[in-house]
Amino acid sequence: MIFEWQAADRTSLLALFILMEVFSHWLWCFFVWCRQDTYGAYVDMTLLYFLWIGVTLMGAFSFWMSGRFSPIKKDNGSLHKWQAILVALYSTYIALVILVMGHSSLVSGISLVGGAMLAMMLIRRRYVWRAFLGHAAVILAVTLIPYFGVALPNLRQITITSFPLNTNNYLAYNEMKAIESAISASALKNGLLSWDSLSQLRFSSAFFWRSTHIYMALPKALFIVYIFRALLAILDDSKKEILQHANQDELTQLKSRRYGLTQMKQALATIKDWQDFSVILLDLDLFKEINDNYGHEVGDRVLVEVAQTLSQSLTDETIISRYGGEEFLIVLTDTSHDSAMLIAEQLRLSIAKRVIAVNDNLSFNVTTSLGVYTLTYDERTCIRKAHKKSVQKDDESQFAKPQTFRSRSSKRGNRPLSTAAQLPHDICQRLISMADKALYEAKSCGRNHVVSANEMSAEGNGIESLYGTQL
Ligand SMILES: Nc1nc2c(ncn2[C@@H]2O[C@H](COP(=O)(O)OP(=O)(O)OP(=O)(O)O)[C@@H](O)[C@H]2O)c(=O)[nH]1
Repeated sequence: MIFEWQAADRTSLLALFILMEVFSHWLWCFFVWCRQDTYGAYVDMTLLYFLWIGVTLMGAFSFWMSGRFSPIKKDNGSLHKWQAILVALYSTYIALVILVMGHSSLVSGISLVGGAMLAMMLIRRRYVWRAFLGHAAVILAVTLIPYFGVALPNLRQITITSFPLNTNNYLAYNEMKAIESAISASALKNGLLSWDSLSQLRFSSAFFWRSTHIYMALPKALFIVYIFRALLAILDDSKKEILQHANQDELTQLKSRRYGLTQMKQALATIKDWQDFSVILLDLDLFKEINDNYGHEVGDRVLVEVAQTLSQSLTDETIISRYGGEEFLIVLTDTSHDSAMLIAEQLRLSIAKRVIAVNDNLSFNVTTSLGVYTLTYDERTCIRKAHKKSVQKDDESQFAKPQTFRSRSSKRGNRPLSTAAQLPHDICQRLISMADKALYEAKSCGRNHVVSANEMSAEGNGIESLYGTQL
């Protein structure tokens, strides 16, 4: 399955994630409210009610949002507006929750990085990037503002903590203030401090808030990583499928024209000096008549059967692609001209012999015409020399021009040279064009023939050499 959710579907999914997170906050508020007798000592209950109302409103809004995107799938302007609102609102909400619940580095880090990662995968990255920066700025502000004497609302009600301070125990500004007040209150009231009561309070409070932060952060982190992994797996599968679509011809299951040419280029780039390189262009004879007489479906069936014959007759190293409608390109790396002619003749016979049985009453044979061209080492040397000369000539004429008219792309570094170094970049097209000329000749002399472009060229029989002149 290709990953083709529309932007609206992905935004709905993000709204759903937000809804789930907000619901977990709602449950926390509910839990603390139910156990206020125990936790009332560590939580500012008045602020909790405000937080609870805010969480409920955000939950209702995300619920409404998750269903809102489907109807506006087609309206891009509206979709972008709502995406931006969702991201802005969520960032503000999370920043406020972190501020009010006490900003643990665990919660802040996971909200900041995990949320942004997930959102970037699901919706437009521009909004998320801005929200991420805004979010980071708010967290920075929340952390620093209390040091400038501004009191920010905080749910954490820490009445007292251990003394001397445990160095592993990070204390926020508010907590430091709470300790100071507690110490002075206790000192004023009792005249002395009890270490036991201090430790007890510290442990119970710290445990409650640590648990709260773990509850807020870890499930979210696991969930985000899991979804991220699932999305990456979907993307990998989609990529494979897209590549398969691009590289494979759907009807015949052979390589597509584009992929066949790419592989031909690569094969040519790695060819050894002593190896010959042959191409065969094969075309079905009078294929139009098959379509006209028996219909397109039968025509398709013929193409599939011819493709099967090719695959069965040739080795795995041979590059076989569907070059056009009823035309196939066969690239035989490291194959001499004689062998290529022999292979072409065998293919012609195999296809001609294959009976295409459409049904009990209809069966027939098809024939093919083939053009063969072999690029030998000698020819490659000539092509390289001729190409080098032409490049030098071009360079000289470029240098002869005034400097101001010389374009950047005419510099030697940008010249389109093939990977096979010194072969012209359109060498594959030239080889195919030679084979095509031989194929045309095969059609002209009555079809169901194999013709060699090399022989035609050697005889000076109507075609020029590969490089435009007789070699
Ligand atoms: N069924 C089917 N027909 C196709 C496909 N692709 C191309 N064709 C048909 O192939 C036919 C090619 O016809 P022509 O180019 O006239 O060639 P021809 O009839 O084979 O004649 P010659 O090549 O001269 O022997 C056209 O009728 C196209 O419609 C395909 O995928 N399926």
